[in-house]
Amino acid sequence: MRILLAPDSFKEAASAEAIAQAMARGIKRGNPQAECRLMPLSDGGEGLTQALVHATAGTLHNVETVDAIGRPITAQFGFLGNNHASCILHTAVVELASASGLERVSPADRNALSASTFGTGLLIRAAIDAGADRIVLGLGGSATTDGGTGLARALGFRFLDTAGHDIPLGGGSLVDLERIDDSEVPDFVKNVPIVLACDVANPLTGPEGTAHVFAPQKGANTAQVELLDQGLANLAHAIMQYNGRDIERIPGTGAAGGTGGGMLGLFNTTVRPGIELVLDLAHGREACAWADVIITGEGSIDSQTPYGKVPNGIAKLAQSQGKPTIAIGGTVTRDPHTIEALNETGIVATFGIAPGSADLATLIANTERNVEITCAAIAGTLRVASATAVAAATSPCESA
Ligand SMILES: O=C(O)[C@H](O)CO
Repeated sequence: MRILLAPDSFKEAASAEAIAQAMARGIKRGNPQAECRLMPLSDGGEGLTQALVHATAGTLHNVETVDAIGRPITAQFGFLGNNHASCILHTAVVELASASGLERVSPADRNALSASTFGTGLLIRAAIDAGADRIVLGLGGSATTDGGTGLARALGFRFLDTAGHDIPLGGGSLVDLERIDDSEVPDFVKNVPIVLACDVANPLTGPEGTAHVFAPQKGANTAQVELLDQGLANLAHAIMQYNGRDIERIPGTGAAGGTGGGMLGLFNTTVRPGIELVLDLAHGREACAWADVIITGEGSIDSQTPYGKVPNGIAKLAQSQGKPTIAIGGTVTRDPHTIEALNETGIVATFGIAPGSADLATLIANTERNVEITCAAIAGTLRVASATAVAAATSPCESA
């Protein structure tokens, strides 16, 4: 039996690569004859660089930058390698979560109003300086709601108030934005093609917008959510004044705290659902064709999973080739509507990896072990099921 192991990371617990390795150990325990292929994935959030560098045999590069609250850190970007089909361009992959991610900042240190994407701009700058002539920018898993203005500032843009002064970094001051100045942005920076790999399709503003949906997890209270939403609407207005682009309602502009919107408004960008882009670059179609069954997973299989998350993306691709997908998660919903929605995309069964009641810290610490045990059980079940199917197919027909 051929099993494709194609998980996302389990947030705050283990990388996609580590989960795929743990899955493979479990499968070998449950069915030593099974063949496994590992394809760690990402939806554009954390793990994108690793996933694409792994899939294309690319290279990783360390850069000194800052996190969302301005503390010095080392983050990484990657160059895609030779397994990447369109090699004429030297493509760098930059993951916003690597520098400006939520996982970089402990809950006590989160500051929804002043958190900024400046550090991601420094990463992009380093990639361009190292020779990138195309960028894949992963948007998701951010600690920020600044509409990408910090990132744009690191690349030369200025965001000015009515008195002509630079507004402070962070989404909390976007309400004071009056005018955008690009006189210090080099042309090659303005023109470099950037593909945005978005983890969500939310718009920039409004009830479905990035502030209302995602800022609370970044530490924003109700009044701050409103302020951030107004600030992003003001940013959309300022972009319209600056170059006539109307970005506010475009799906994906809400990704990574509105960085999708800022990038689409100010740079030479195109938007793609992150998982689709990753599956293309990782040759997901061929991998599904090879496999008999796919096992995927993410930290929480919940009501968001059917909307562009990794398990949903790989299951749809597998389903288009008649292959079943099994999903595992740190937690798994029992909501019948969500389960139905998952089934429709080709996820035939879901398994929670938690062994029973345990505190969150213990569950997180034991994630890889629990993934391994769960996958051993799945492999054993698949082995029995396939042996039973073979026996049924080869047993003589009973006559009535
Ligand atoms: O970073 C965020 O705001 C969420 O992951 C949605 O992109």
